[in-house]
Amino acid sequence: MSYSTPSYLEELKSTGDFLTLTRNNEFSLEPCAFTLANGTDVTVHDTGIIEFQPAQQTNKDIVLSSAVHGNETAPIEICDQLIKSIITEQLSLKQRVLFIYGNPKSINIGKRFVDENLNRLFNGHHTVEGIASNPERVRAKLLEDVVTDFFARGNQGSERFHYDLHTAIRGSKNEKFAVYPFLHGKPWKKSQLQFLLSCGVNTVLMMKSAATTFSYYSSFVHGADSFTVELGQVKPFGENDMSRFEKTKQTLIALISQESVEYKEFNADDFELFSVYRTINRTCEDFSFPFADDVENFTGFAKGELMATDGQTRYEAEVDGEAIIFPNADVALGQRALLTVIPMQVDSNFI
Ligand SMILES: O=C(O)CCC(=O)N[C@@H](CCC(=O)O)C(=O)O
Ligand SMILES: [Zn+2]
Repeated sequence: MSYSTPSYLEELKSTGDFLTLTRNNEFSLEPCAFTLANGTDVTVHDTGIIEFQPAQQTNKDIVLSSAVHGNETAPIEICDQLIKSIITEQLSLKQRVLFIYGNPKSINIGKRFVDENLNRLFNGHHTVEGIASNPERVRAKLLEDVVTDFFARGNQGSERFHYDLHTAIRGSKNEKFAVYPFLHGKPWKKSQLQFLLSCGVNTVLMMKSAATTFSYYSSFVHGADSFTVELGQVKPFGENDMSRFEKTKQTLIALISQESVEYKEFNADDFELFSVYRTINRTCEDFSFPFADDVENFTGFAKGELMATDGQTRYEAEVDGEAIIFPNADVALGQRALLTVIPMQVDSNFI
């Protein structure tokens, strides 16, 4: 495709600052394409969406998304650093990469979302008869289309990856953890756990049902090895201790800049794995938790202990050690207010 030359092009080439360009253009940006001196093709598809295609043959198609929730700034800063070093040619790519800042306006207002949680709109849920559209619904559809197009243009036989980078609202006993989307009975991959461990993520939650999240979408629709990766606790820009993300950043750099990467040999003892025990949705206005806002993810409850109250319904722990993940009483009615998990072991469903 041929594009005209937008006014932002020279500055983008010299600074690599695609984040500021995105933040200055919350809803759309004129597309453009250019080639770096090292031969990498750069395509700006729209605001917050930039693709890099190295000149040489590649074997991996990698999507790195952040800012699906706009206030989760550490992943945005990691991607900002990677994009800048690619455009300014301090980092040379060996693999195709698509970077996505999910929700630019929500970055600017420093909120999880503007009208609606973007991460509940994927897998077609952006377009539902009788429900009015809004910018997040439009964005979810655009992101699906861009990811579809990106994977479709990959080399035959290329591996597909999508790491959707987040930070959690609460602190977590296990600071970094990943959500492995439901695979509909397909086996979980030890190689992906090895990659996550290299990122500093030793804790993984195995989902047991379909979802409307970005990571489930690329896993289910595109067969990508895809994860929601929680890298720490939400903080405003400037307050992240970036040293806590160094392992993640270096592992991502290796993934995109090397033909292949060797990870530490798989050892089940390196990981803490959890299986989702149940999902509790908010159905009533008077939804509450009996615990304080500073009670952390992965806190376990004793059997019979109250975990949540939804109107007249009391949710008590059904097994000893049932642990809370993502408790949020402020979600819209009908949405997930709490996940609970129980420990699981590496078994025959891992390859
Ligand atoms: O800390 C929280 O309550 C939410 C953190 C967050 O945004 N988590 C994702 C998880 C997505 C998934 O289940 O794969 C979300 O809630 O969208
Ligand atoms: Zn998030």
